[in-house]
Amino acid sequence: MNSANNGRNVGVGHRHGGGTVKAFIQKVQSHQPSLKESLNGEIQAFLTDEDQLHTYDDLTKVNPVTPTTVLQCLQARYSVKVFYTHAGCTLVALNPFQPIPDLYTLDVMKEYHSAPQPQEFKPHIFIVAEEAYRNVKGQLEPVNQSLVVSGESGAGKTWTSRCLMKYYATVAASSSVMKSQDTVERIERRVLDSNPIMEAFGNACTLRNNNSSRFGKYIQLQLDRGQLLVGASVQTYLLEKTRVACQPANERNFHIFYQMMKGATVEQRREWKMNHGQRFAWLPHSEKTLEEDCFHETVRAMVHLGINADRQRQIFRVLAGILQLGNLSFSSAVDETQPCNLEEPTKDFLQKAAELLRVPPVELQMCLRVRTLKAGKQSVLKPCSQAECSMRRDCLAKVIYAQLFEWLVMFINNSICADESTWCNFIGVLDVYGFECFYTNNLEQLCINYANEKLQQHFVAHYLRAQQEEYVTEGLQWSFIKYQDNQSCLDLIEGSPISVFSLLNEESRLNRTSDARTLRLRLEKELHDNSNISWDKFSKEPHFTVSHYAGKVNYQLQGMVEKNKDPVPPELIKLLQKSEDPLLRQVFTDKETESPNSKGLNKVTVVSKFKNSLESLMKILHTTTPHYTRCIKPNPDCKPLTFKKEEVIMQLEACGIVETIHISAAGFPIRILYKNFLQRYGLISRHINSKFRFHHVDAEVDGNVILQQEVEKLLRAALQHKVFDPLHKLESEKHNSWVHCGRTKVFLTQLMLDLLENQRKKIMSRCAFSIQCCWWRYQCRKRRARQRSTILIQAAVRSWLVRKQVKRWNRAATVIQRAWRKRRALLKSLADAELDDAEDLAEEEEQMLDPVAMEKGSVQLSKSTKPVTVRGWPLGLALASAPSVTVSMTARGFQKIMYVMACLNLSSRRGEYKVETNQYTQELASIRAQPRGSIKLHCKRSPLLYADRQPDLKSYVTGFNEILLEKSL
Ligand SMILES: Nc1ncnc2c1ncn2[C@@H]1O[C@H](COP(=O)(O)OP(=O)(O)OP(=O)(O)O)[C@@H](O)[C@H]1O
Repeated sequence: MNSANNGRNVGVGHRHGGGTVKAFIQKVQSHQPSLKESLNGEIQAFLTDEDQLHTYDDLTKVNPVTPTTVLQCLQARYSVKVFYTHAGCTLVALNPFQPIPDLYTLDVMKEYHSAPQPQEFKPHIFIVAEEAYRNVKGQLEPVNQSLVVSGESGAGKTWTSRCLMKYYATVAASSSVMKSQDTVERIERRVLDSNPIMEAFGNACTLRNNNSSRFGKYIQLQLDRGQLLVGASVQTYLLEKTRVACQPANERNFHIFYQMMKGATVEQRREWKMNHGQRFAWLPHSEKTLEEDCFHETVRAMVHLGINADRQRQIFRVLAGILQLGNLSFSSAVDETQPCNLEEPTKDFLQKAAELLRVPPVELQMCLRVRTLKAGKQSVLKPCSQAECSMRRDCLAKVIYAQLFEWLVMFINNSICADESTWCNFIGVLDVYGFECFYTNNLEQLCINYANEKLQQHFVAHYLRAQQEEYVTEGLQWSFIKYQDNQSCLDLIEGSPISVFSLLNEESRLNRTSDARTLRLRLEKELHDNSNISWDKFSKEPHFTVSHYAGKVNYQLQGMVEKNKDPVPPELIKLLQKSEDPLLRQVFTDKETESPNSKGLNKVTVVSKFKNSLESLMKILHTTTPHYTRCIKPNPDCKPLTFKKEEVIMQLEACGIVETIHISAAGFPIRILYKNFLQRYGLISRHINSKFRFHHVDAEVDGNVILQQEVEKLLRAALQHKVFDPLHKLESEKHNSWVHCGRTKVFLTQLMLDLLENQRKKIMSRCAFSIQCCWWRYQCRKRRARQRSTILIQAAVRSWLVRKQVKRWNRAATVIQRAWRKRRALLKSLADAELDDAEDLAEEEEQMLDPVAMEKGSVQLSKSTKPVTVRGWPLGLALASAPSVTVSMTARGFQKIMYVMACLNLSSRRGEYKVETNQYTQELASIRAQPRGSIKLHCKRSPLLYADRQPDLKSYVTGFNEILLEKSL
């Protein structure tokens, strides 16, 4: 908020508290920055559920109501194509900048109209309309209603006003069909048809809006006893008539001129002396095509309103005359005594203009170039300078257009206004310019911003009333006893005896050549006491700065007095009064001709006229029930569904939403339902006061009374244990200013919320610390127990493994022993048997031995007797004799065993080995003879890993190999 607001004196009070509360309020305000800080993060999440922001139908439900949260909520809604949101007693309407299907249809109107509780429906402009309509029906004082639609240019005011009018034209007529269908339909139609006419004449394409209303309007829809629409009346404010003769860069003139240019028939063109392709100086950007350029619609509306063909022709002729005037240009005079001449190429335009305006061309030329000065009863003619001539030309065009517009409004009023006896109530729709702050601002902006200040004051008063009503509903004993709003700013602008307006009027009325610098000095001298005005001492341009509720605006003083005078040379009025055109004659007949020399404090100036009309408007507003609709333009480029935060926040400030937020902050900006409050802060009472026990209460079961008691106890506990620092120390009675318990909600100031949050935070950290300690203790215990268990398990497993191993060894040893013993016994017996047999045989054979062979010393069996085949050798023998060289010396381990087994002629079970021996197959001569030759052992490589390893008890041969080995052994 700007310094205007900072400087504003906010005085609110407690009904029982007295003046000390002021300090508290200042405290609240001084806490505003900390409010934002403290509301970040978790508390923000508690107060506002961001994911649910778009579901908030009312901005006052956003908790806390700060510009940021309000903005977030609006953005969230806009992104899901929800364009209307309540803001307490105000409706915020975001412009979608694209037609939204099914949003304004007849069915929707009927739905809202027939709903028992339209407020329960989604926010819509039709809710506002219906509420106002029901107020009239209910005849609750004040019965008459005012719908104030505000917002900046392009925000959607005209659109909204049209919607409202269509709504009433539909619902206020629907039940009256039986009565007098023709009449009613006609009046509705006429009321609606007034829009295209006024828009054609009063709207223009500007940089900010293609269909910008260049005037303010207040339309009263008149309702009869049965609340049926029987008529309407229009009051207009501050038409921007300068646009006729001077269009800002890249902007256009009023729509009607372009409509004529584009929609005229050949005949009309001839009549209007408007050749095809003719260029008019006052019609820039005529190549641009807008949907507003619909001449036929304007003509149709004129017909419906009763503007007959003749009148239409007159109107368009006059407008064509104005366009011709625009093409006139003057050359500078040779000497000052001579009037300026018209530039040659433009002489034709003067002729055409005179013909169209039905005035003598010579007189027209004279009026434009020569000034008549009154000196007593004598008149003196004074040639005008080139600039003066142009100014007079422009002035003529402006006065004609302004009068024509006024006449049209009057005609419309005559056409749609019901007889006073037929209507008893009205619903007024006010569509005014929004707050304006441009790079250069002059009298127009001063008037517009003054009107906005007036409306803001009215709004604030109304808003405070609404706030107070909520407090009353909630049973709060608290009131805004005094809220000094923007009165000081209004005093600065319009106050008496000294104000900006009064000084401007004085300058204008005294008719002295006013100099902008002198005026600035005068303003400074007279108004330096008012904190709402300031000056930039170093600025070259004479200006003054006003701190409006919506921001600071610099107003240039150059040309302001002249604009305020808005002088119309009397010669021009007289000329027009003499016109043969019935319309012009009629329009100017009653117009007073003021002499520029005339003095007088009652001389009508722009600001005096505007102030008067605004005052009568305010009087009407004060006697009606107001309904505010704030239109917001979400982006400056009029792009569909584009939301620019900076743009919107500025408008929220300008339309006073932020101001109302500040007002709320002066009261109890935070409102929390009891149940939610206890859920969040219940721990305070549990921890601060151990005697106090918070019992969870179900709101549905026990109701708000019990909840309230719980909350009160909790608050008492919180406040008792608050350690105040000396600066913030407040007595207990002042805590009433911090918090109030309503019927369903707790109302909190920011200070109280901070206090509660701090306490909650402290308790939460204590709790967190305790939880951490417990957790660590528990973790340590658990770790230790786990270690013990691990050791135990490890020991048990190890012993089990050892036992298992030992058992296996024992078993294996037993098997081996048994097998070994068995085999040894077998072999022994075999060997013994063989030895016995052999000895017997030897003895027999010895006798039969060949002496030759004996000599040779070789064992040779007799040819007649079959040699004995030794199938196996006793193991001892085998080991000791036959393969002694190879087996005992070279073979080891498994290999050795295999040799042994081969010697023993034990068959290979799986063909792991094959023995090739030159002795075995030979027939032995004698068992005692040493086996000759060598034994070749061919081992097949086993596919089994370690199959060639001797079973080694130290090594871990397991599984199948183990079994194999065991068996082999
Ligand atoms: N509810 C809406 N739905 C769709 N389009 C809209 C709506 N409201 C406004 N618009 C669009 O925005 C444009 C500007 O709106 P409008 O002319 O009503 O603005 P304004 O506030 O009256 O501006 P000004 O003060 O310049 O007259 C309209 O021409 C229309 O296209």
